[in-house]
Amino acid sequence: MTALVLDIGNTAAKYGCFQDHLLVATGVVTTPAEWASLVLDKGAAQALVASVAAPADEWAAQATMPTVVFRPGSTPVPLHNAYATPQTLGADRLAAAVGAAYLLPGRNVLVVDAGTCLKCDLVTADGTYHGGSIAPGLRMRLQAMHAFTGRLPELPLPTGAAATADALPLMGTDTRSAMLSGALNGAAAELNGVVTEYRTQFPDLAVVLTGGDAAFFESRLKGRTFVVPELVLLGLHHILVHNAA
Ligand SMILES: Nc1ncnc2c1ncn2[C@@H]1O[C@H](COP(=O)(O)OP(=O)(O)O)[C@@H](O)[C@H]1O
Ligand SMILES: CC(C)(COP(=O)(O)O)[C@@H](O)C(=O)NCCC(=O)O
Ligand SMILES: [K+]
Repeated sequence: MTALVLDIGNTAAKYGCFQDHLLVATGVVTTPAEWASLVLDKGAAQALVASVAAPADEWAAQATMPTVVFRPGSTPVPLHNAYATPQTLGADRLAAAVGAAYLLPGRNVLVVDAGTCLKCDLVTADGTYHGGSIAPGLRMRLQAMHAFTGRLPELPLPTGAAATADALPLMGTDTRSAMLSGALNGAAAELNGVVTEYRTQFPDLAVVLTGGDAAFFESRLKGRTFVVPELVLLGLHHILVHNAA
């Protein structure tokens, strides 16, 4: 049995294709029509759409399959959600928490999701999602400095060799390297600070890293970190199974 889940973020819409509960393919789609043909091509029997950007209903309506639209606060999830405003909670944050609780049952887990925004989200061993933090993501930091100043250039997010620690010295010696150090080394320092605070409160804490910029933080986060690029997709699939049952 094939099931498809879609995670529409503020930068990219990522899908996961599950065959008999195993993730067999992932990818990106750009339009509702592309999603609809994917559902058709894969012969999906079940589909779920979650969004923190484009209206999920419009994407779901394109598909020929009956599609679950995941709405935090309304859609049942296999976690207790203690967020004070569950209706305004990002679907990707709750899905990542569900994925973390599934991968590490009975553990206190901090999810670090490095996407458009940098999110930290806490799930405790008793299966409760509590909340966390939302901060500007890497590309957003660079774009914001350009947008809100007169003299700072618009810098693309470095990738590959240009994103290694060696290529990003702590002390920038020109405008570009100073901005990159502030935006990127600063983000790493910030996340390390946040993770350290959580580890102090929960000494047995497991830390799971995901999101489009997970590779950047993988080598920079101190302490043991599980890297699970498909965490949100795994969580969305669990939510789909939970609601189909
Ligand atoms: N080629 C790229 N295009 C856009 N963003 C990229 C690219 N490579 C890395 N990124 C980073 O990935 C982030 C998006 O990650 P992702 O987890 O897909 O975000 P979201 O779920 O918010 O859509 C961007 O903010 C950016 O920092
Ligand atoms: C915090 C977010 C903007 C993150 O979006 P993303 O970086 O995944 O594109 C999204 O989860 C969202 O819109 N949340 C709503 C507010 C909340 O979670 O409380
Ligand atoms: K996301």
